[in-house]
Amino acid sequence: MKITVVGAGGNVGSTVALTIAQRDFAKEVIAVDLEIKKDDKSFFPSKGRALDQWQTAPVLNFDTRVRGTVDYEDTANSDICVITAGLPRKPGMSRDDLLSANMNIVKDVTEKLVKHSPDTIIVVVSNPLDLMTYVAWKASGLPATKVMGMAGILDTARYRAFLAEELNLSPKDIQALILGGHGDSMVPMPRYTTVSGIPVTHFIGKEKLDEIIERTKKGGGELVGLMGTSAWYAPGAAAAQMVEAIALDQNRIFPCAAYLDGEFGLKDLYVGVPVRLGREGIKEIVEIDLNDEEQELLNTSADHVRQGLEDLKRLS
Ligand SMILES: NC(=O)c1ccc[n+]([C@@H]2O[C@H](COP(=O)([O-])OP(=O)(O)OC[C@H]3O[C@@H](n4cnc5c(N)ncnc54)[C@H](O)[C@@H]3O)[C@@H](O)[C@H]2O)c1
Ligand SMILES: O=C(O)C[C@H](O)C(=O)O
Repeated sequence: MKITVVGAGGNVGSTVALTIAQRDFAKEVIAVDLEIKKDDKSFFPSKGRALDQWQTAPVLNFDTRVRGTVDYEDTANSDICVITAGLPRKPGMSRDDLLSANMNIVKDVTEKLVKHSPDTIIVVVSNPLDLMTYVAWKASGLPATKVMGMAGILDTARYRAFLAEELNLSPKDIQALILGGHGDSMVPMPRYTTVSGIPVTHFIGKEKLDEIIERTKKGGGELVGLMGTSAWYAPGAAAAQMVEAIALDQNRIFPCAAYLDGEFGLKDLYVGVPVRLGREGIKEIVEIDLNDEEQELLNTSADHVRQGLEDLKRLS
């Protein structure tokens, strides 16, 4: 199993690479980034971070070989590619403000990846997530089942972590689902939130749950406010979990940005829905029942993504 991570000289990409290596299911991780020129000197962040990560192998106990490069030939025949290349947002920005800067980066990176790995599976992380996944799909020429975006696992993890803290319960026991685009209009689903199979509403009142839902929707922005740039530990871990599910054909069900062709009444866009992930990529979109209120919230979130697609087409 060969896995490539692009943007691996940066925060999210390097976390994805190290998390995959630590889980020890892949033969190698190829970490790609740009050569950075500064004051007549050249720096190679992907090579530096990969070397540093490989030197953790004897201590952290893994065999996965992490190699840094700036050359896409080294990525040839990758089974899975993760794209984290692009700008992160700064305080005061929305994810959509990254559209014009990141669309060309994601297109360019995707074309280079598929040139050397024509049958690969692509997991997109760059923001704005649902739009960048669409860009990667179009640029790749791959079937939509092989191009997907990471956001739902992260958003759900934030929701689960907030609930675990509030209820003084283990985060391991909290199962939950968030649908929709990766933005403030995402749709946390209390009806599909349980603690070891028990509906979460057994443990928490509506007012407190609504507070947690609101905090979750703005969870990325909370971290940008604290750090001046966006998060990387939980996003990196979430992307690595998708890679593991694909690599090991685990048939796990996760919320991921998937291309919809009529499912949930939505068409020709990428948006977060539950999918079954395995060796071929998205094996199934799990079309759960939504009540009228949930469907309306999903439609609003999808409308936001659709508006972004219009902007994308205008800028292309
Ligand atoms: N989907 C999510 O849930 C989620 C979560 C966190 C971050 N993100 C997004 O992930 C992206 C990366 O965030 P970060 O914090 O790691 O940023 P970062 O600045 O730390 O890293 C980005 C890296 O991309 C590299 N890069 C830029 N253009 C490139 C190109 N053409 N080819 C190869 N590498 C290139 C940069 O050199 C840099 O090292 C951002 O767009 C951010 O918004 C998404
Ligand atoms: O918030 C961001 O800009 C990064 C990412 O989408 C996140 O949710 O952490």
